[in-house]
Order: sequence, then C-alpha cells, then structure tokens
Amino acid sequence: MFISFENVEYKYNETVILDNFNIQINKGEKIALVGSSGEGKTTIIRLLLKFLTPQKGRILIENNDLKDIPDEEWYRRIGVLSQNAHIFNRTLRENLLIAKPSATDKELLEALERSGLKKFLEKRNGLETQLGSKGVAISGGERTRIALTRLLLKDPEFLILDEPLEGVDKLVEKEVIENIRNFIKDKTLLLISHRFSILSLTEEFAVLQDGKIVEKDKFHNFSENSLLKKFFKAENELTEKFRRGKENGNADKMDYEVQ
Ligand SMILES: Nc1ncnc2c1ncn2[C@@H]1O[C@H](COP(=O)(O)OP(=O)(O)OP(=O)(O)O)[C@@H](O)[C@H]1O
Repeated sequence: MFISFENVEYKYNETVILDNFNIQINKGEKIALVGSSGEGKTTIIRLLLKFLTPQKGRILIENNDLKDIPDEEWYRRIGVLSQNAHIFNRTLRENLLIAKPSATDKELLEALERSGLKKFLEKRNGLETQLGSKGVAISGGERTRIALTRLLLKDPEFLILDEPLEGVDKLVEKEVIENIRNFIKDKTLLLISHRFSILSLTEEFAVLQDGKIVEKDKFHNFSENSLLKKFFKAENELTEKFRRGKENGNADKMDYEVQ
C-alpha cells in the first residue's frame, strides 16, 4: 500500500467535510476521484500536501504517518498540477528551472513541447520570454501547461492532477493527454477532472459523497444505476445540450445555461 487514509475526519469550523474517510492507493495505481462541487476533493489534496492536518484518523504513506515524513522529503516525492500554479516575474527558463535546477535548455524545450507549448514558444521569445506581471500576459491554459512542464521536469513518484486540461484547447488536448499517459506509466496517480477525455487515463474510479468514498471500482464494473454513471450521463447531457445550442446559433444562451 502506498497511500492510505484511515478514518480521516476533517471539518472547517464546525462543518464536517470528510467523515471517517478511507481510501487506499497502491503503488503505481491510477485512480480518478469523482464528486460534485464542494464534496471535498480539494480538501483531500490539501491534506496530502500537508497544508491541512486530519483532526481525526491518519494518512499513511507506506506505513509511515504523513505528519512524520519531513516536508523536504515529501515535497520531492509528490507533484501537483493545479490551475493556480504560481508564475514568477522571471523568464520562462527561470520559471521552469525551479522544478529541476540542473535541466539543460534541450530538456526544457522537450518538456515544453510535450506539454503542448510549442506554438507558445514560437509566438513568444522562447525560453527568454518574460512571464509574470512584469512580462507577457499568459492565458489560463498556458499557465496550466507551464505547470505541467514543471511536473514533467520534476518527475515525482506520486502525482496529483487537478483538472489538468483546464484551459487546454481541443487542438492540443489529445496530444497533451497522450504525453501525460506516457509520463504517468510507472507513477501513482490521483486524478480529479470533469473531462471525459482525460478520465481515460485511469481504470479505477472512486466517487466521493457526503464525506466518504461511496463507490470504488474499475469503470466496467459500475452498474448503470451507479452514481458514477449518473454523473457521467449528466455531464454528457450538458455537453450535448451545449453542442446543439451552438448548432442552433444559441451558443451564448447555452454557454450561460451550461455554467
Ligand atoms: N477554508 C475554508 N473554510 C471554510 N469552508 C471551506 C474552506 N475551504 C473549503 N470549504 C468548504 O468545504 C467544502 C469542500 O470544499 P472543497 O474545495 O474541498 O470541495 P471540492 O470538491 O474541491 O469542490 P470543487 O469541485 O468545486 O472544486 C465546500 O463546501 C467549501 O465551501
């Protein structure tokens, strides 16, 4: 067992978010965590990052309590891709070297390409591109992909991908997914996403509801009445509604409805 949450409770003030929460992730396992907004997915990530500590229960990493693992060691082993990666007021090169100070330009460029940033490099000033508030404005999707480049360079054994395709456009989505697929082969992965395309990266799904994992299995074992399938159907219907809206020229209205 690589990671094990044992009867973890977490509450913000008096509001219980995780209640006797249990999940086990084996080494090399890739698992998607699915749940409605506000169910506590980000809270689980914050606990794994040691930003929060369980009020009850414990989190074990290979039988050691996470709270006893030195921060320096744990932050070397874990890598997180989220939408709010920090971009420093430095060049692109410097923004990447924090993930791997010894990386050569060739390695940086390769990792950037694998993250779908080839066009960005060509349009801008390559590795010399100045980022942050003093530099060029970057989009949300570019920020996510810079974070992905850092992750590829850092190469940690345990990965958390939190909506990794946020802002990544459809033109490069497939390529980015394939690169992530190659990258995660020998890693342990916790994935949080609403996009179906990326959920194909995992076999195992866990559904979070009311502070607990209520369903956990391989995708093909879920029944049509399962929460997971219902969740997928609801997402599908929204996507379909949105597509039809666009075809009928009601894109703006449908955009609004989808949100
Ligand atoms: N610092 C905080 N103080 C009080 N309540 C909080 C705090 N952070 C989160 N919450 C609440 O805890 C619940 C779980 O939040 P969390 O961010 O973990 O959900 P989530 O599943 O990640 O949601 P989403 O899918 O929308 O990102 C929510 O109801 C949220 O409002």
